[in-house]
Amino acid sequence: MRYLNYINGQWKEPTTGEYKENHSPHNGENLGEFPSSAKEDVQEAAAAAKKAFLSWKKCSFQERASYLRKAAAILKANVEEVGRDLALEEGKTLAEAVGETQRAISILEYYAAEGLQPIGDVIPSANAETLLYTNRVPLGPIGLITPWNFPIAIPVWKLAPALIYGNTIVIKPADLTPKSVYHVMKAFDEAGMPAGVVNCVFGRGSVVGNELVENPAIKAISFTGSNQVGLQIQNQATANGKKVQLEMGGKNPLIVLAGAEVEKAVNIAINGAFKSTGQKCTATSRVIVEEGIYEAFRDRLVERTKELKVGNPLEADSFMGPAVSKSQQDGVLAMIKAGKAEATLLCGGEVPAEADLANGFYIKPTVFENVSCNARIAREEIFGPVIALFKVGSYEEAIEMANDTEYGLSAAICTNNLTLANRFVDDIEAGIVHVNSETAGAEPQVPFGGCKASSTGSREQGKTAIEFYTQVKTVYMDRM
Ligand SMILES: NC(=O)C1=CN([C@@H]2O[C@H](COP(=O)(O)OP(=O)(O)OC[C@H]3O[C@@H](n4cnc5c(N)ncnc54)[C@H](OP(=O)(O)O)[C@@H]3O)[C@@H](O)[C@H]2O)C=CC1
Ligand SMILES: O=C(O)CCC(=O)C(=O)O
Repeated sequence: MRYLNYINGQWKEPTTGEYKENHSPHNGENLGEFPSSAKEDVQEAAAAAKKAFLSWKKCSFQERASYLRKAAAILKANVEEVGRDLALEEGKTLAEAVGETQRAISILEYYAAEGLQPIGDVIPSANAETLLYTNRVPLGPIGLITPWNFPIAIPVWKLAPALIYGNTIVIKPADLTPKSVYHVMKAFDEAGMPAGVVNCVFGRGSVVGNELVENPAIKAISFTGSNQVGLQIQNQATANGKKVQLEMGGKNPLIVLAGAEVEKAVNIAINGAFKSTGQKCTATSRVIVEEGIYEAFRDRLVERTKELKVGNPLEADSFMGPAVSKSQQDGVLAMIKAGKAEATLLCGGEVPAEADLANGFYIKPTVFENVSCNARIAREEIFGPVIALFKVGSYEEAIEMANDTEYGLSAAICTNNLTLANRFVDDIEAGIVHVNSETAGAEPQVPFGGCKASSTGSREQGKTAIEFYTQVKTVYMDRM
């Protein structure tokens, strides 16, 4: 089937007339053809978003919320189909894909309700006669550039707050996973969203994404993806006078202290590191274990890792599907090769041998130990199912190692020691902190984002999303 761009309330062919096949990372099956758009398509979408902004910003919050609720209800009615399409195009398991679709629905519902929350303050003025207050106003048309690893949740956690606060949007979904955003556009279309408020242009980042960053009608860019592209976009967008928000990489640590329950800590490590094939910016990448528990933890981790079923994402007993693409698989295998030269491989470290996985981009879940702090697998984001294990003598050593990274997105600790848990919350350099739970995961009602090289700009999600998607207006109101 051939899919089209969604511009100004219409399904439109790309001006290039060209399309690209979308393939399953499990077996190469063709899942449909999506537009290879040109910058002219983005220009048309940006112009539509600019025009629609004039009336959308004047809608009441209740009216805007009603479209979010309708789109959520439409996705909810189709959650199994949308989740299945997501699993097919991205490769995460069906349970995770349906869960992610449900999460997108919850985000739409959350922001529909958030629209009725206060957006300003009344502040005493120096002048007794003056009513002094702050209001928040939308920015205008916003460009959203999204990655393939959460192909429905991330687009929705950007577009829902953008829309509820009165902005219009043009989204460029990741080239590898276009169908998930197609489902979101279809839901808004069926919800009767006014023309031009939501627009979607499919195609390459270097063409479609680049034009979004350049186009003068677009007032802000929210991006999730690699540090390399993010920083380039930041420079370019800032030079063009746009507001920018970036969510990028992680090298997230899990500390396991002596006294933690081994089985629970192993579960937390496995879920954090291997779900979604480790393709999360919040994935657990470094596991730092105190010496009193190290051997017991390591042996059980390896035993459990070897039992994990790697396989077809649609099969109910698969724990882990393929990497999203050949290039992603190659990149992870190259890091594993580097790891073999600089550390001790405990399990995994290769592609599975099963014949029915031979046409997919599979990688076995992998654990290394004896990893030096300067090893590539200790320092670089792998974005694949790889754990680097470290043995430390104390909490102090663990926290020093955990913070020895350029990134600061999420971090976790397993401990039964409340004092050390509290110290960890204070000491760790991360935007998201977990005590006795995995590094990954994000609830819609709380801020999401990191420190150091992981994020720039204000936090996403929760009440804090308003910071990026609006600007403050201060009003001095006096009588004549
Ligand atoms: N923090 C996170 O959540 C993510 C991190 N990553 C990291 O990035 C690595 C590479 O993944 P990749 O998908 O290539 O990530 P990218 O950063 O290249 O892609 C993210 C988004 O940016 C777009 N893009 C790419 N180049 C430009 C450009 N010049 N101007 C505007 N937009 C652009 C992409 O489009 P297109 O799809 O067409 O290339 C995609 O929509 C991964 O291995 C992982 O380490 C990846 C995804 C998510
Ligand atoms: O951990 C999560 O659920 C969200 C992770 C995320 O946003 C990402 O990998 O880009």
